[in-house]
Amino acid sequence: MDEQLEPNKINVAGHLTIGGVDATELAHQYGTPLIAYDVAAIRQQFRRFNKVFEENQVEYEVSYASKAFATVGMFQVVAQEKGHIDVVSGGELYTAIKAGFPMDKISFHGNNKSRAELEMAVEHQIGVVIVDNFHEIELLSEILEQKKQTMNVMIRITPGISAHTHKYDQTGQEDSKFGFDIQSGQAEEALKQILTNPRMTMIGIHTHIGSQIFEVEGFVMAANKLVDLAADWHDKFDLDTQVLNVGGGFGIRYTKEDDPIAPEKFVDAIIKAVQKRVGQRDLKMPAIWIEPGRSIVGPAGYSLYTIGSRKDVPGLLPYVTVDGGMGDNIRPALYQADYEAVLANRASDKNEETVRIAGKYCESGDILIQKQALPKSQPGDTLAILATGAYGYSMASNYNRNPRPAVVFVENGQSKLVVKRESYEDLVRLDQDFI
Ligand SMILES: Cc1ncc(COP(=O)(O)O)c(C=O)c1O
Ligand SMILES: N[C@@H](CCCC[NH3+])C(=O)O
Repeated sequence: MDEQLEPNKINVAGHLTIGGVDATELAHQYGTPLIAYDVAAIRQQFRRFNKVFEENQVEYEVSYASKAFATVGMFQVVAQEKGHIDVVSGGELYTAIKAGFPMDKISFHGNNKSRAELEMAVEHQIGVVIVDNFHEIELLSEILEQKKQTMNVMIRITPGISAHTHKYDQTGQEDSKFGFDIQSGQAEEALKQILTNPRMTMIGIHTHIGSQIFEVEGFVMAANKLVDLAADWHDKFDLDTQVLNVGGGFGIRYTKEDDPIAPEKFVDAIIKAVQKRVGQRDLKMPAIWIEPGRSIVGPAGYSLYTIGSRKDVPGLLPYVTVDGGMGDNIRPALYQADYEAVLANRASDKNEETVRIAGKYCESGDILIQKQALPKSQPGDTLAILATGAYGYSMASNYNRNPRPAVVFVENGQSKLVVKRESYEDLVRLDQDFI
């Protein structure tokens, strides 16, 4: 049994349960590979974030970074939780439109938004465009003029804080493809262009320092930087910045090695930092927005697979192969990301061996887990990889012409298919004859 599993997630049959449903039943009913979400766990994360803001009596938005997992059903859950979403493409925006998501609660990110994407944002009157570069300001300005419309904008700045690999480095001028640099005066030039455009309303400043972060320091530095910039712009331009958006990146637990701090602690530290700095700089307290993606959906997701072939290599760890792999979870191959798994049909049995969990794709690098202790498995057993809810399905591909898996939402003992499994017919739907 895996220590990460709470005892109440294993039923009397010794099977893993997800949202109150036996994982082996889900595998049987919907087939594998299958991505199953415990919806209560998604809701709980929203509520944990919200609670900290409420307790501190701060105006806020929890803007779900939908790149982590963007589907109609997911956006409907976010709407129920009164969340905001951040989209980074016309496709994510289209999904939100199809979900009936409130358009005024959408931010549009991206370092190369196309004219068509910006037109879509303007036509649907989304909440805010987070502008990233001068080309975008020009495009947006033309579109607003043509359509005789207005748009709220935030300016994304490059924070100059490197939060990767748990190291905080104040570089002053980070080399990043995103956002406006402060030191060279780009951010201020962007602000001037926006302030002089009668069709744009400047509402805030955004920054994002990275992803899967385990310490609060980077966020505190970023928050201070945003307040200082807002204060400078208040002095120079008499501008009251309504929103400081500190982005996402709150780390989660993938394996026992990970020891993330609670989402509440991140948010509390951010709020306290902003409050303190705002007091020092004599500003009006702005609203604080965060953009969590991974921490909202990551822990809630489980990838269910059926075990097939096995290869024993003398002196090395055996390969136990499942019916999915890098097509439904590219993260191990792409980032050497680590995961943990359990045998869903024998979740309380003792581990008997250590194996490698291999995928079925035609790549040696398609190993989902390099080292996993498990009971001795048989073909037909159900394997569950834990915490796969973020950047799994959203980064899925049809490599080797494998159909992408189905996705189910499970809550209160009920499951609902929210994304159908792709069929072979779907795979050739866009293909055209050549002869
Ligand atoms: C601008 C922005 N906001 C939010 C996020 C979400 O990050 P995470 O999923 O790590 O919370 C990202 C991705 O790193 C991002 O680029
Ligand atoms: N896709 C990445 C995170 C990217 C964050 C996007 N800015 C991951 O799986 O960890």
